[in-house]
Amino acid sequence: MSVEAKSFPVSFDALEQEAKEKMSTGAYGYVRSAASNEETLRKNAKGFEKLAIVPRMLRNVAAVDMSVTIGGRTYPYPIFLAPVGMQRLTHEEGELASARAAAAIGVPFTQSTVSSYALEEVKQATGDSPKWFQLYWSRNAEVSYSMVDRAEKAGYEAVVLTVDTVMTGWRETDLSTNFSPLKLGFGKANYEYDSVFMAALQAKDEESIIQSVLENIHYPELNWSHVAELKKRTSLPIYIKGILHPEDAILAIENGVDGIIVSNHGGRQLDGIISAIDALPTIVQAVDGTIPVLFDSGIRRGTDVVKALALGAKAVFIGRPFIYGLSVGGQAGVEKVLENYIEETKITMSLAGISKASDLLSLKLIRE
Ligand SMILES: Cc1cc2nc3c(=O)[nH]c(=O)nc-3n(C[C@H](O)[C@H](O)[C@H](O)COP(=O)(O)O)c2cc1C
Ligand SMILES: CCCCCCC(=O)C(=O)O
Repeated sequence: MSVEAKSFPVSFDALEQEAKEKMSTGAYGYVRSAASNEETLRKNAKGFEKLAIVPRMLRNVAAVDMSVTIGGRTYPYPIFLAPVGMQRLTHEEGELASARAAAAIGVPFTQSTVSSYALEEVKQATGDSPKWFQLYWSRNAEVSYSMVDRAEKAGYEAVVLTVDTVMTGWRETDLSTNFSPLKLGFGKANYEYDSVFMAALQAKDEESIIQSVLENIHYPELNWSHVAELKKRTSLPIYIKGILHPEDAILAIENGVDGIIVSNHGGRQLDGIISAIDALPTIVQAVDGTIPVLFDSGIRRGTDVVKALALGAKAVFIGRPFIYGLSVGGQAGVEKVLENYIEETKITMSLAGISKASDLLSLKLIRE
C-alpha cells in the first residue's frame, strides 16, 4: 500500500497541520496537547536540539545495517510504534490500520490496554508480526492478569507496564473542550472482550461498561509489589514504561523487570519535569547493560532516533507522528511516516559515519 509521495506531508509540523484539518477539534486537541503549561512537551523537542552529532568521515558506509537485538530477538530497525490508546478517534480502522502498517514495514506494534480494537482483533488482522501489549494496571488485579494471559495466548511478545499514569495529568486543552475519549467509549474494546472484567459487572449495557472502565483504569495504589507479582504471573518479558529516575531503574531490575522504557509520556502526564532525552543517559548508566533501555517522548525525525541510540537506547518508540499519519492516510499514512523515519535514520547514520545501529554508542554527541 502506498500514498502519493508528493501529496504526503514530510515534516512533523506539516503532518501535524494536515492532521489538524482531518480531526475534530476535541480529538486533535487530545492528541496534540500535553499537561499543564506544556513545558515538558516543548522541552522534549529542545532536549534533542541541544544535542549535536559530531560526525566521522571516510568510513565506508555503503551498506547500512539498522537492525538491533533486544531481549534476544533481532528487529530490522530500531523503531517501534508507541502504545497509543483509542486510535479509532483518529481513523475508523484505528489500531487495525496502524498494526497492519507496522507489520508491512517490519516494525513492532505496541497495543494499548485502552485500544479501540481488542487484542484478538488486532492479532487476527496481522497474524504473526511482532506485537507487544501495553498494560494499564486495573483496579481489579485479576483483570490485569487476564489481559496479560490473553496477550500471551494471542502471541504478543512482551508486556509494557506503563507506570506514569496512576491518574490523568492536568490536561488544560481537554478540560477546556470537555473532551474525554474514554468517556465516549473509545477505549473499551479490551475490557468488553475480557471474561473476568465482564463477569464482575452487574449491568452489561454500554454505559455501565464505560463507567467500569473509568473506575478500573485509575489505580494510584500501584507500587513495586504489583510489578513483582506480575512477574510471577507471566512468562512474557516485562518492560516498565515511564522511568526517569536512575533509582527507579535500579528498583526495576531488583523487581525482575526485563527492560525499561525511558519516557515522560510525551509531556502528557506531569509537566515541569526533565525531558526524556536528558533522563536517558542517567538511566543507561544506572542499568549498566543489565537490561535493555528503550526510549520515547519527542522523537520527531531520524536524527532524533540516532541521538537516542548514541545515548544508549536500544530502540525508540514513535508516538504522535504515526497517529497524525493514521489520521491523514490510514494504513498507508502510517507506512509513509515509518518509511520516512527509517530513511532519515539511515541517511543520518551514513553521513555521521556509522554503518551499524549497534555501533551508534560510539557516535560522539556534544551538548550545545
Ligand atoms: C493520543 C495519545 C494516546 C496515548 N495513549 C497511551 C496509552 O494508551 N498507553 C501508553 O502507555 N502511552 C500512551 N501514550 C503515550 C505514548 O506511548 C508515548 O509515550 C508518547 O506519545 C511519546 O511522546 P511523543 O508522541 O511526543 O513522541 C499516548 C500518547 C498519545 C499522544
Ligand atoms: C490513566 C490515563 C488514561 C489515558 C489513556 C491514554 C493515554 O495514555 C493518554 O496519554 O492519553
